[in-house]
Formats: sequence, C-alpha cells, structure tokens
Amino acid sequence: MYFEDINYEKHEGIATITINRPHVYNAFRGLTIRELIAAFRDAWDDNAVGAVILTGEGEKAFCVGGDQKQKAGEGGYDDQGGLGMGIGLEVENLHQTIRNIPKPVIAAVNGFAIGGGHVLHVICDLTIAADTAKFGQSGPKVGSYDAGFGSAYLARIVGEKKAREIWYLCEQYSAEECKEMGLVNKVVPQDELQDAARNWAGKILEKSPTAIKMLKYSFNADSASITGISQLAMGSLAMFYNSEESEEGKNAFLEKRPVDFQKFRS
Ligand SMILES: CC(C)(COP(=O)(O)OP(=O)(O)OC[C@H]1O[C@@H](n2cnc3c(N)ncnc32)[C@H](O)[C@@H]1OP(=O)(O)O)[C@@H](O)C(=O)NCCC(=O)NCCSC(=O)c1cc(O)c2ccccc2c1O
Repeated sequence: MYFEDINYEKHEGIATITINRPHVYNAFRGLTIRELIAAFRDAWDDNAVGAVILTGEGEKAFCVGGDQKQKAGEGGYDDQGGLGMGIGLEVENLHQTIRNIPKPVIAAVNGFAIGGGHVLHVICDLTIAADTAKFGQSGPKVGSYDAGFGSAYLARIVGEKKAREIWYLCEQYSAEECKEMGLVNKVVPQDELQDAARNWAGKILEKSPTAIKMLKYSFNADSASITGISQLAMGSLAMFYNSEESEEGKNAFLEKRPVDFQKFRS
C-alpha cells in the first residue's frame, strides 16, 4: 500500500503505523486521517496481525493534532468530503476505527502528544511513552475542542477533576506525571521506545486472540455511549469553526502572537 503522510509496515504479526509529517510535528491533515483509517482497516482485515503500534516519525512529536496551516480558509480543514462531518477531517471515523479494531492498539509516544494527537493516544488501548514525551490538550487555546472521547473518555481514565484541569488550563505534562495519573502505562528511555512497544505487542501475540478481542469489546462497552456525544461534538465543532472566535485562536497560532478571546466573553 502506498501512503504519503504515514508509514505502514507489518512484521511478525505486528502492524506499525507511523505518522510521517515531522516538518509540522506530525500534525494531521485530511489525507493523514484517511490514510490512518486505511492502514488500521488493513491491520483489522489481516488475520496474521495481532497488535498495532501507532507512533510518530522522529524524536520531536507523536502528533500535535490538526494541521493549523491546512486550516487556512474559513470553516474547517482542507478535506471537504462528507465523511468529515462538516469539519473537513474524518477524525470521528478514525476514533471509532481505533476503538473498534478487535486487536489492541499501543500508542508509542515519542514526543509531543498535543491536541488531537493527545486524543489519539487517549483512545489507544495502551500507551508507552518516551521519558522525553510531553502530553496536553490545546483546543481552547486555538479555538477548538474535542467534546467526545477526548474529554468524556479522558475523564474516565484520569478522573473528572484532572480531566477538567487538562482541558481548562491546556498545560503540558511529563510522561512520568501521566503515568501517575494512569494515562500512560509505561515510561522508557527514548531510544528504547520502539523495542518496548514491540515487546508488549509480542506478549499480546502469545495470548488467545479471541480472548483479547472479547476483552477489548467488553472494555469498550462501558464507554460506548460516548459515541453519540462524540458525533454531537463534531457537529457542533463544524459550526464553531465558522465563528470569528475559532478563527482568532487559529490565526494567533499561525501568526505566532498572543491570542485575544476577550471580546467573545458574553
Ligand atoms: C507542540 C508545540 C507545543 C511545540 O512547541 P515548540 O515551541 O517546541 O515548537 P514550535 O511551536 O516552534 O513548532 C515546531 C513547528 O511545528 C509547527 N506546528 C506545531 N504544531 C502544529 C500544528 N498543530 N499545525 C501545524 N503546524 C504545527 C510549528 O508551526 C513549527 O513550524 P514553523 O515552520 O512555524 O517553525 C506547539 O507547536 C503547539 O502548541 N502546537 C499547536 C498544537 C495545537 O494547537 N494543535 C491543534 C489543536 S486542535 C486539534 O488538534 C483537533 C483535535 C480534534 O480532536 C479534532 C477533531 C475534529 C476536527 C479537528 C480537530 C482538531 O483540530
């Protein structure tokens, strides 16, 4: 399979998907999301694959969310297909694919996991982080939000108070801090990250695939109701992206200046 924005390889039952846009810290655009979905579907369909690793190219970033440079015009992102729910990105579809693929997905977080990139690791079954990785949400700083799995499911993992802190303050947290809050399973030195992820994937491959699949379905069942909230959230985000308030957030980031949301307080 040929991909432009990601690398995809399968080796000894492990599929590794690498977001490959290091010039923008592995931020995603419409094509990136569509390619990620295609790779996850291939891994889903391949009976030889028992676990998937999601990571980012380079040592700087895992993924820093939506590519603000591609969100140049009014409204949403570059990709105006209907499956993008009016936002221009099939993020909701990708989240569902990661949740529903009946094989564990391990996020190997090699650097910044910010905004929509943070949400990706939150949704993955397991997270192994480099000791240099940094985690956080940024939506409210740049006129965006993920009011679906990115907030409601996050709260189930770290608790309501911590989830609200993460979203309201948009600060960054170290890999060790995230491990303490239960958001990261294991922290390893940067140069051991990919081996550590493959090691865990290998351990999963030794287990009964049916037992693992049913356990994943069972874990998912408890949070399945968030799907409806997520769809509502994406619909509202599509409308919010057309607002002056959201534009101010994006423009301040692109122009490298302080953001001014004061006039939108009503
Ligand atoms: C990640 C940072 C904290 C890193 O800071 P640092 O100072 O180390 O590095 P730079 O800021 O100089 O960045 C290096 C280089 O990368 C470019 N870059 C970084 N992030 C992005 C980005 N998101 N889009 C495009 N480009 C990016 C940066 O411009 C630099 O390149 P230059 O050529 O200019 O030198 C810091 O970079 C940072 O805070 N980045 C922004 C993170 C962010 O706000 N992300 C988007 C949030 S919105 C979002 O992710 C999102 C989530 C969803 O769930 C969605 C769901 C549905 C639709 C849309 C969604 C969505 O957009």
